[in-house]
Amino acid sequence: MQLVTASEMQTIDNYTIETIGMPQDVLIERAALSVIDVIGAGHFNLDHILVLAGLGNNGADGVAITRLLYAQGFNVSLQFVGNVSRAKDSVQRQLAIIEKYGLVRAEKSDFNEATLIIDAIFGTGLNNILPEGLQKMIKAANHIEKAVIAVDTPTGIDATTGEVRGAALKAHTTVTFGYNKIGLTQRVGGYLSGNVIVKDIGLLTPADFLFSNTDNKNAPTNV
Ligand SMILES: NC(=O)C1=CN([C@@H]2O[C@H](COP(=O)(O)OP(=O)(O)OC[C@H]3O[C@@H](n4cnc5c(N)ncnc54)[C@H](O)[C@@H]3O)[C@@H](O)[C@H]2O)[C@@H](O)CC1
Ligand SMILES: [K+]
Repeated sequence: MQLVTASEMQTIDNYTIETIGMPQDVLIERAALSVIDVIGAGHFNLDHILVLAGLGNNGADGVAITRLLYAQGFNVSLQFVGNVSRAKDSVQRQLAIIEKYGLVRAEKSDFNEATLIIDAIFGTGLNNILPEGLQKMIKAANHIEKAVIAVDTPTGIDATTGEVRGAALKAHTTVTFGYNKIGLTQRVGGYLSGNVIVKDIGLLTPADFLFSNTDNKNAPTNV
């Protein structure tokens, strides 16, 4: 299986959006739908799903997942980590949509009440140690051992190296998009990612793309 670094994944995302012309929101919707597939296919307790969302595109995936679950009648709460007024445009667009669905964001959530947590805080954009408050929150969540599905990468895991950036939210399952990330196959990153499922969301890789990890030269170019 072809593995990628975070920056290779970002290059492929950008190529698909800017050169191929695939709208970013289509990729976000497909990413969200692929997580819904995994939620539906697993044996998770879906009584109360808590989606934790960050301010970047990983958070936008989380808001879209929340909408899709809500539309199917699930008891789902959406809680942001960080100040929403600083969220990327992709998140703002998703928020404008869910408002029209009548979905209200939670200000504070009790992790104990959740039966399943969806981690959409940080993905391949993670580039630093997590803020202290978030590290504390993650350690508390790990302590109560809830089932967690990570969107693309478990928050706090460096997708390239598998290092823990201060703290990482341990996942039961990680749904990762396009290609698996090198960091999710390393010792610590692999353990904290749980069962990793790679989903095709329609990303296109340039034919002459040079992967840094060349273990599999027969990788498909359309993922
Ligand atoms: N590029 C795209 O358009 C797509 C991205 N997708 C999703 O978007 C994710 C990547 O999105 P982004 O590049 O927006 O990044 P993230 O959503 O992972 O992170 C958001 C932003 O947080 C900031 N940040 C990084 N580390 C931080 C730290 N330790 N403390 C505080 N702030 C920090 C960075 O500015 C980063 O851009 C993927 O993992 C995937 O889930 C998918 O929806 C497919 C389409
Ligand atoms: K995540």
